Amino acid sequence: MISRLHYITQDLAHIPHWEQAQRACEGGVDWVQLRVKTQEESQWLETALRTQEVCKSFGAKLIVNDNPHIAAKIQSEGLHLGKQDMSPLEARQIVGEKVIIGGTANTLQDMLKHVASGTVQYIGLGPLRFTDTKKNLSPIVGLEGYKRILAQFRTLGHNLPVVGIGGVKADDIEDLLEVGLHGVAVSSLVNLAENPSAVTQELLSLLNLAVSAK
Ligand SMILES: Cc1ncc(COP(=O)(O)OP(=O)(O)O)c(N)n1
Ligand SMILES: Cc1nc(C(=O)O)sc1CCOP(=O)(O)O
Ligand SMILES: [Mg+2]
Repeated sequence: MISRLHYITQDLAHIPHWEQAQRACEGGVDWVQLRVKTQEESQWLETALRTQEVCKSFGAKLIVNDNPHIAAKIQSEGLHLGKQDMSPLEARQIVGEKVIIGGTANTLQDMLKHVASGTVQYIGLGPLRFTDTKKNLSPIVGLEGYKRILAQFRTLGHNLPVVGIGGVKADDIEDLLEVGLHGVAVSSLVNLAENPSAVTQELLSLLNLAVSAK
């Protein structure tokens, strides 16, 4: 089961990834993506192990971003890959059949490519709007873009879960689920909040409300 809230850590000077994960898990997330961008392999592995310890203690799934070798080494539940990363098919050979693989998309064509791979289990489609969290951001999809792309995707008969990402705020959740997204992925909204656990709780409540209104 793919969670409706994908919480994502980020490189921050004042708080390590595993502490970010701890705060989000205290707020109730069951899906943590470890998104490390500035660490070399051995430090990254150490970070992954410490974050995994936290996730395990809360029963949350850990999804490693970008790095199939670390995902395989620590046997994380998942791996997320973008266009500039290893292809999902190649990564599948490294991580094995049990690991959930997610892929990034910015267009309908990207989504169809993931379907055709036969190995991607969810898609992160974005960005909703500009965000400082990711460098080299793809063109903005926007709410209208989600509506159009998801309608075409479903018309073609595809039912892979798709989560919205990129500058997502609490106020967006109702609209995003209404246009057919399965859920949302958030990073800075939680990580830079004064009370990350409270923000996480609020997001989960809004997602539950939006799902039950469907
Ligand atoms: C859920 C989710 N969707 C999209 C992304 C972006 O992945 P990618 O395009 O590889 O960019 P980086 O995160 O590696 O900068 C994601 N991480 N998670
Ligand atoms: C990691 C990532 N991928 C994106 C994409 O569009 O593929 S946007 C993004 C950043 C998400 O962080 P925040 O919630 O702080 O905006
Ligand atoms: Mg990537």
